[in-house]
Amino acid sequence: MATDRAALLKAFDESRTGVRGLVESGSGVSSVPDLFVHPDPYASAPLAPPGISIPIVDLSLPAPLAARGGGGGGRPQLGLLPPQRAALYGRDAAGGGGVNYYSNIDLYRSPAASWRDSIRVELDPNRRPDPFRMPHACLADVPGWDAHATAVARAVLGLLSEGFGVAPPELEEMSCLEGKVMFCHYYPACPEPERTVGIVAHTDAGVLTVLAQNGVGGLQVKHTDADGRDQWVDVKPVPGALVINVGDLLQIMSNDKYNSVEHRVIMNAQDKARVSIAIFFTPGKKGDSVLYGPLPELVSSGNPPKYRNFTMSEFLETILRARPCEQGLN
Ligand SMILES: O=C(O)CCC(=O)C(=O)O
Ligand SMILES: [Fe+2]
Repeated sequence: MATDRAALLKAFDESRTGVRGLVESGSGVSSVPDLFVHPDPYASAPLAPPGISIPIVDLSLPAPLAARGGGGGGRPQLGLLPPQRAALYGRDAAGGGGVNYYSNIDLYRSPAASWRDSIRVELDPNRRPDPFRMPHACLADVPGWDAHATAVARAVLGLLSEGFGVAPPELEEMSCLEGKVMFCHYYPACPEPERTVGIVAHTDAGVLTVLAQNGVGGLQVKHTDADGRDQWVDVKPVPGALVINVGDLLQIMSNDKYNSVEHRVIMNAQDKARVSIAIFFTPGKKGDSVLYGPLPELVSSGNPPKYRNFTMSEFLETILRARPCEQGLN
């Protein structure tokens, strides 16, 4: 049985066309193939009652998102043809010239695959993607989107720093916005949405995530109510709004003043694909002499550090060992 699964995974991976390829193949799929079936995917916690929603903050940045970039409303599209997807297919970030397309980063490690394909684009200024591998549709839009998402991340990180009493430039001076990677996720319409998930529950590992989603919905965050009960809250798509996630590193740096939020993407019965574009911000300084941990200003004898200091290599190693999916790491 296990060998069957391994062989099926390999065949799926070697088709190099992802879940989208399954859905768009001549005969399509009328059920979720076994590889993608999650046992009882929605059992972990109930949905929040209506009325509980995610706060929306108007940052009044100088220009709205839709005014940025070129075609496609300023957002990169995943409108790649199967041969283009196959040519970019592969999980080896180092060998991919900074642009990779694949289905499920953790395909061979997770107990069940998720209903999602992704394209990963390196945005680190020192490791720009190979323009010849960059999908044509992304070439024009990515720089504008990167600049805009970074401006939003800078504004939010500044406000969060003020919130815990640290001068706004400090985290940026620590290079917190310099390690950048973009993931565009494509969640095809699903014939049996209750049997699989788009992305399993996780927290983002880095400092901050800035995410744009199309109108399909499915993103949920876990909220613990005053009585300690967990509930999943829908992050409903709001035109022009971006979703900001606090990541594990910011939780650590804030000594738990901010929590990295657990989230997931569920499938729904709509016949439209969900598309999301996330930029993950992590520290750019990764050398072994650079330590990260709770900011010294935030710890005292009354509030001792909840984490020890560590290098980025230590952090990445721990995360890679412990996680089902390594979202947002570069
Ligand atoms: O597609 C989404 O809305 C969520 C994606 C996500 O959580 C991630 O890439 O870490
Ligand atoms: Fe995430």
